[in-house]
Amino acid sequence: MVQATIGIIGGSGLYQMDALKDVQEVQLDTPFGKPSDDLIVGTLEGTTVAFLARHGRNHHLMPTELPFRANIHAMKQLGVKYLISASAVGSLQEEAKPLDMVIPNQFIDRTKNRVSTFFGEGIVVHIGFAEPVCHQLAEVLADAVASLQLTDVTLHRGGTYICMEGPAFSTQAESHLYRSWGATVVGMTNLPEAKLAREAEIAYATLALVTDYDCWHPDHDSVTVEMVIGNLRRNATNAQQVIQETVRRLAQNPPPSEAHSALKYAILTPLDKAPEATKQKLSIFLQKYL
Ligand SMILES: CSC[C@H]1O[C@H](OP(=O)(O)O)[C@H](O)[C@@H]1O
Ligand SMILES: Nc1ncnc2[nH]cnc12
Repeated sequence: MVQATIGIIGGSGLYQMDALKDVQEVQLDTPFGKPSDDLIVGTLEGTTVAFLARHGRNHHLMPTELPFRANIHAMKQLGVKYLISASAVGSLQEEAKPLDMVIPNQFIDRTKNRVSTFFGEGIVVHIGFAEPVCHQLAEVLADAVASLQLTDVTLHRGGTYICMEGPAFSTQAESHLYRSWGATVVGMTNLPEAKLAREAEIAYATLALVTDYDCWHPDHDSVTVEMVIGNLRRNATNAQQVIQETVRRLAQNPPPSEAHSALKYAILTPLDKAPEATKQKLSIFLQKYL
């Protein structure tokens, strides 16, 4: 099977990478069902990368319906070691204005209906998630943003991403609550993805693209899709440039990441006592520990 060290998951507005060359569509199946769409493998800056549209290329999957486990498993099958997520977010802070980019370093989980582990069925794993983002990958991403000097875009290094269930946007009370927690941005997708990537020993970082001020802001007391879509388009153009530059830097100098050995001290069940069927199902993650 074709292999790619760098994976990209494109969120709302980013359904393809225009600069990809020698593209092939790869249909993958996983023990957790099919991914959101075919994976698009191609070369970017001379490096093979794998791209997946998180909601499908026609945006037909809502956040609760996303096959997060299949998506990460598919990336693992392709050999991905660094995963860049591009995501639309609402801003919870005045200084993070629409079109700005935030590279979060923390998450808060406000989801209710997501499965965010590969394990169970006889194998217990407690992954370390105190630092949910790969610091080194986030640095490469942030440095790539800074180097491009994009018009009207301020880069915010670090910040907390609240992951809510959706699909409705927040109430004003919720939005104020998140602000009182010191959170920076709100979205609906990145926390389960980050957890599963960590279990899969894939370094993960998010390029959060601000589309709106959520509904706490005195001048923007409601979020509408119309408002979000206008900024999505400009964000997507910027995101393509940032990802391309990030891939160039990563290919030149792939950083070490603690994520790459995250399972080492996380598996509680002795694997020689674990059910064969589960070991088979999860072999892509467990093979190096068997
Ligand atoms: C288009 S507004 C709400 C929608 O956008 C974000 O998606 P993604 O993270 O995939 O870019 C947000 O999480 C919601 O799913
Ligand atoms: N205000 C918002 N809340 C949740 N997800 C979002 N994605 C983009 N804007 C958002």
